[in-house]
Amino acid sequence: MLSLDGLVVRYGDTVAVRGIDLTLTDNEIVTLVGPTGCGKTTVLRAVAGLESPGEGRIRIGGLTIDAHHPVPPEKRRTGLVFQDFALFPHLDVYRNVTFRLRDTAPAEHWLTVLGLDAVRHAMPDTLSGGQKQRVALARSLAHAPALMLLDEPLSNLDAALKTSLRWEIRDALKAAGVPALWVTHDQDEALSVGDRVGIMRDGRLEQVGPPETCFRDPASRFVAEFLGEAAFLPGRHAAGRLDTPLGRASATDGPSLPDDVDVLLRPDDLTLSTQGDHNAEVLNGRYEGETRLYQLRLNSGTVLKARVNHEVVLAPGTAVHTSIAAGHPLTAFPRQT
Ligand SMILES: Nc1ncnc2c1ncn2[C@@H]1O[C@H](COP(=O)(O)OP(=O)(O)OP(=O)(O)O)[C@@H](O)[C@H]1O
Repeated sequence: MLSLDGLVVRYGDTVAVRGIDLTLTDNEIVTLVGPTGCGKTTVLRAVAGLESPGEGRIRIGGLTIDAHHPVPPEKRRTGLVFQDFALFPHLDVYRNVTFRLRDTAPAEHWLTVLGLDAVRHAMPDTLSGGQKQRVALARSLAHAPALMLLDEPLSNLDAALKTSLRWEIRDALKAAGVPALWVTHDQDEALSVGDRVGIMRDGRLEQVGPPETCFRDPASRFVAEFLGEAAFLPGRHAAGRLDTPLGRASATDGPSLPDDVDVLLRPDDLTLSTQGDHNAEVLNGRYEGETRLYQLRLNSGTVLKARVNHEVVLAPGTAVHTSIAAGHPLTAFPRQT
C-alpha cells in the first residue's frame, strides 16, 4: 500500500510538488501523466527516497516517512524501473536479475514469466531495448518489492514495442500483486495501463480516477484537452439535458451546470455524412490507418473534429452533415465567452 498525504517537494525555491493526496490499494496501478515539468518524476523520486518531502507524509506498507522521519531508499522496499534500463553492463542477464538475491527462485520465476530464459547468459549490450526493460523489470520483481515505481519505462522503445510491452508489464505487475506508480508523458499509455489515472498540472493532481471517467467526464477543460482531441460546442443546459445545434444528449453532471454551457465533444462523439442537411464543411483530413480524422467547420463557425472509418474519403471543401452520435452522457462546462 502507498499513501501520500499532503506531499510537498521543493528544490531550493522551486516548489515542484504542491500538496498531493493519493492512496494506492493493494495491487492497484496508478499512472501519473501531465505536461513536462508538472512534477511527475519528483513525486516518484520522493516516494523512492531520492528527494525529501518538504511537507506531508509518505506511507509505504508499515513505514511512515516525513521531513523529520527520513527512511533511506534501500529500506523502503520499492522496485524502480527507469527509461534507461539501468542494468549492470558487466553482468549477464541472470546475474543482473539475481544481484544481491539470497533466494534465486523468484529470479527464475520472473526470467521465465518475462520470456528471458533464452537470453539468461547474454550481456546487456547484446539485448534489444524491450529485452533490457524486461530484465530491469524481472530484477525489480525478483526482490519482492512492496511497491513498484516506473518512470517512463517505455519511452526509449519504438512504437510497436511500446504497445506490446505495456501489456506485458501490466500483466507482470498484476501477477506480482504489488501496487505501482507509473509515470508517463504518453496519454494513451496512461489510459490503457492504469487502473486509475492521475493528471498532474503545476505540482498538483488535477483529477484522479478510472481512465474512462477522466476521459469521458474530465474535471476541467485542461484535463479534457490533455487526454485527447477535444472541442467545445456552445449549447444550452436544462434539467440534466444538453441541447446543441448538433443534437441532444444528457449531461454527466447536470444539476451543477448553468444554462449556457460549452459541451465537450470528442471526435468519436460525432457522425459524418454527405447526405442530409449540410451543416458543416470539411477543412482537412488525416489518415490514421483504421480511421480518418476530419476537421470540420460548422456553418456557425465552430471548428470540430470527427473520427470515422478509413473508407470515408472526403476532400477539403466537401459539404457534410454532422451530428452527435454518442450514446453516453456528455460533459459540459460553464460557457466561456
Ligand atoms: N534537481 C532539480 N533541481 C531544481 N529543480 C528541479 C530539479 N528537478 C526538477 N526540477 C524542477 O521541478 C519541476 C518538476 O520537475 P519534474 O522532473 O518532476 O517534472 P516532470 O513532470 O517529471 O517533467 P518531465 O515530463 O519533463 O520529466 C520542474 O519545474 C523542474 O524544472
